[in-house]
Amino acid sequence: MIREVGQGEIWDKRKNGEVYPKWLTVTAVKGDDGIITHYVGSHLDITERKLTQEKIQHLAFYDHLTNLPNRMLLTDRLKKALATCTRSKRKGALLYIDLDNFKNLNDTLGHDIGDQLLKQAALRLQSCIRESDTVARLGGDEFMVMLCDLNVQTLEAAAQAEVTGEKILAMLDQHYQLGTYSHHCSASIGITLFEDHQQNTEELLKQADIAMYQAKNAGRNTLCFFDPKTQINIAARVLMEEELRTALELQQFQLHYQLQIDNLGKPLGAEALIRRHHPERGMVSPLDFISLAEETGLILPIGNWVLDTACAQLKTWEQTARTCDLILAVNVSAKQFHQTEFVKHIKAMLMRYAIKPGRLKLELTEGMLLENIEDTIANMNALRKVGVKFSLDDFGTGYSSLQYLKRLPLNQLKIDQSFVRDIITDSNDRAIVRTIIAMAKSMRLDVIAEGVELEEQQQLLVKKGCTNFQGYLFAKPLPIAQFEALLGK
Ligand SMILES: Nc1nc2c(ncn2[C@@H]2O[C@H](COP(=O)(O)O[C@H]3[C@@H](O)[C@H](n4cnc5c(=O)[nH]c(N)nc54)O[C@@H]3COP(=O)(O)O)[C@@H](O)[C@H]2O)c(=O)[nH]1
Repeated sequence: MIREVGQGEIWDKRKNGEVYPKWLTVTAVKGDDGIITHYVGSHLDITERKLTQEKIQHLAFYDHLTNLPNRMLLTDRLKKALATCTRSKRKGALLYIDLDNFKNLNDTLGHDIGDQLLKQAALRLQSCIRESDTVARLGGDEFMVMLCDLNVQTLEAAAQAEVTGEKILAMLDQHYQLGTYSHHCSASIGITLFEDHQQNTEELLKQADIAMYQAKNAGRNTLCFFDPKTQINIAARVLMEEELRTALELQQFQLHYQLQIDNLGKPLGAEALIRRHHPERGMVSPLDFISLAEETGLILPIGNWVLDTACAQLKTWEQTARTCDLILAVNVSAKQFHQTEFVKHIKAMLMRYAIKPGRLKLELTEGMLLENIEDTIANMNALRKVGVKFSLDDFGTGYSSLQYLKRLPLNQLKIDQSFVRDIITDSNDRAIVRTIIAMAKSMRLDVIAEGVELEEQQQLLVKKGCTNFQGYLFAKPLPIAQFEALLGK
């Protein structure tokens, strides 16, 4: 009778002296009387199995490019460091490191060169820390350094983390030899301190990440400490962004129409101005959501909705004698205008609603036009060719180069309301308005003044040669029914 009595891993020595692992299984052999007569041990060389296991382990916990610990191993070490901090009362720090403009290198010289830089950066990071600290690669050009055993006092610990951060910045900011290329690449670092096991590892990584973005915003090649106020602001922004998405889904946006007239009071058209109808807060001004929509990219679907609604409105107006000549001005944001498909999109919209392109006027601002001037001119020319009009909004508030301005196929300059507001009392504003009107005339462009609230303002503008007007003096932006009722008067 044979019965296994035990098994396990043991170390043995080969004849050549090499120590190796083996799996030993011991089996008891009994005689007919049931008494163990002897034991049999079988051995299996598990060197290969152990190596494979180690390889799998390494793949799971180390980054294959730089051989640094990966996020998983870092998180594990962070948990242990938090437990140690709790006992020792000492602080630790996480330094989130992101290489500045690394994407440009990858895009221009290729991924192989990018990989070389990452490997060199990894070595430089390792040279900046002690053996008890950790450098990990989180992915892409993002690294994390975990400093342990810092001072008990928060300020002292922060100063220690800052010294290491500065050392890392200086080390990374030196030139890299990448094959035949010599490259320069700085970094941005976000730092957060940790002190006990109550803190959540994911939360700490997020804090360091937030601080790193602060460092990027502060101009790169710098470090920032995590500031809880930033986190609150970010949380508020995320909430607002979600709200904007909801507004789109639930179709809470509306267009209001503000009358534009000539100097005889004849309606020329309107400017379409977006509003959000919030179920609890009522009408929300675009000032409260347009810049967030621009930052988050939500301006693209919102802008499409505006254009679609404006074109549908123009179609309706085309069918009535009283409104068929009205021109509708639509605000276009920089992101929208610089989309590769913008021209195609506008043309498709004009086709879909079968409207006369000359009834659509796109309001662009100075800043966005100068962003990529050659593409801008090409896009504007393509749309001008089919008849779409262009008005330069907020004119005079930017830094337009007249050199560029004369190359833009514009139809109209819009005098910004900041110059109209004090035109009666401020001689500088009067001089600016006079110059804008003279410029428009010499470039054979229409000129419209916005923000006209008083008759005296209009009279002065007329005297200076302004021909078109928009402002509360004539009408506030109105929902479509009220706007059409106004036209009927
Ligand atoms: N990308 C997009 N931007 C848009 C869109 N709709 C609006 N906007 C931009 O939001 C800003 C604020 O717009 P709004 O609150 O509607 O203010 C406009 C007018 O109501 C206001 N106005 C008009 N007349 C007067 C006046 O006599 N006095 C006074 N104090 N304000 C007046 O001016 C704003 C007109 O803005 P402008 O576009 O510069 O002509 C504003 O920047 C809008 O552009 C959108 O659909 N897309």
